[in-house]
Amino acid sequence: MTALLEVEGLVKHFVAARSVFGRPTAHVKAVDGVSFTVEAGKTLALVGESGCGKSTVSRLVLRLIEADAGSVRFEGRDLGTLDATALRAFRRDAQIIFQDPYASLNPRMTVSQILTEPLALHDLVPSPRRRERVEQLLRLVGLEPRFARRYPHEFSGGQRQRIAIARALAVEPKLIICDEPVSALDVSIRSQILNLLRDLQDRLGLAYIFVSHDLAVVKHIADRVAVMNLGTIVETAEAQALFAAPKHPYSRALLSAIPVPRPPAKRSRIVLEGEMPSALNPPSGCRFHTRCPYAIARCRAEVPPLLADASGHATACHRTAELPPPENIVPADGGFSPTLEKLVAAFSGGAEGVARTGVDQSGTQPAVV
Ligand SMILES: Nc1ncnc2c1ncn2[C@@H]1O[C@H](COP(=O)(O)OP(=O)(O)OP(=O)(O)O)[C@@H](O)[C@H]1O
Repeated sequence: MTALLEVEGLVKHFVAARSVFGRPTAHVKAVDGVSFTVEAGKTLALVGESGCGKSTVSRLVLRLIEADAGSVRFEGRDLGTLDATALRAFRRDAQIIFQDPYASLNPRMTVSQILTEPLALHDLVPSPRRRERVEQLLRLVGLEPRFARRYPHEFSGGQRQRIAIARALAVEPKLIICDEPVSALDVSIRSQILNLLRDLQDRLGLAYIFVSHDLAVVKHIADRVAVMNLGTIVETAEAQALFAAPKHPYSRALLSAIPVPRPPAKRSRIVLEGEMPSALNPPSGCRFHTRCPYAIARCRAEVPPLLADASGHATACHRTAELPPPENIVPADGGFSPTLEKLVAAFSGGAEGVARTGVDQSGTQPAVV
């Protein structure tokens, strides 16, 4: 069966500087050969630090910007070959919601106008029935229909994100790109919005690309995860497999930074040394080598290919096979991974033994650095 979305070898380099004659002299390698698929009704999380290229991938997928190379296929059709009519239909099928709903909602429009606009634009619902559809949409995202007459500033951040979600849903999309949708919200509101997104996915069969710098958030929503570093995917796997046993040293470091309220074991935080390199001048070979505790000469010289095992767990690391087990990283279900169980058993003091590896001793929070 064809995946809903197939992204193959996407490349986008932005011009960062020009000579006095206008010739490009420096490029930001924002996205440098990214491939992934998204199945209908499923969530792919794109995770990585700020500047790794997540938002650029989102914009490329929606064809808001043009790629330098690579292809994006939606329901089997190459978006690069679509004429204006087909592209318009695609714009209905694929929507985006942003981190800051206030910035993405027109402050001079009422909620009713905000939600009616896409219905009119795509000629979806006859005028007399639009009010009813607006009320349906508001109920769908957990807001009262009477809110339709209000303006965005009259709502809290969480409510505004619900309005942004309702606007995306108005055109009955198949795919929604959620670009850091809960990062600007209070922690107490985040899980409500994540639950809403999950509920809508179940009810409407939506697929999501969930963009986030935060693996802790992703854990609650992703079916599959792709970890990005400096414009490339360094690891991709089913979410459960990645959280239980991350293979790439960068994924391990990101995962170890998730605070756990009641960790079942003393846990370590893998601290990445040094500055994050710039996408303007990424390191040679493996782009993570300057911060990787396991880097060897080969890592500085050769770009590691993204190689998948039989289960589809793919890693771009020369040393995958030799790395130590993903020690005391707490997996998604809050229990121990089999590897960790072995590790704990190897120490006579159980959890205490793991702490002897010279890591955070408090057992409650990652080590503060
Ligand atoms: N229009 C542009 N012109 C030049 N450089 C750009 C442009 N858009 C993005 N970049 C650069 O491309 C790189 C990737 O940016 P991008 O916004 O995709 O990353 P990100 O992972 O989404 O980060 P953030 O979470 O901070 O948005 C960064 O170095 C950024 O400065």
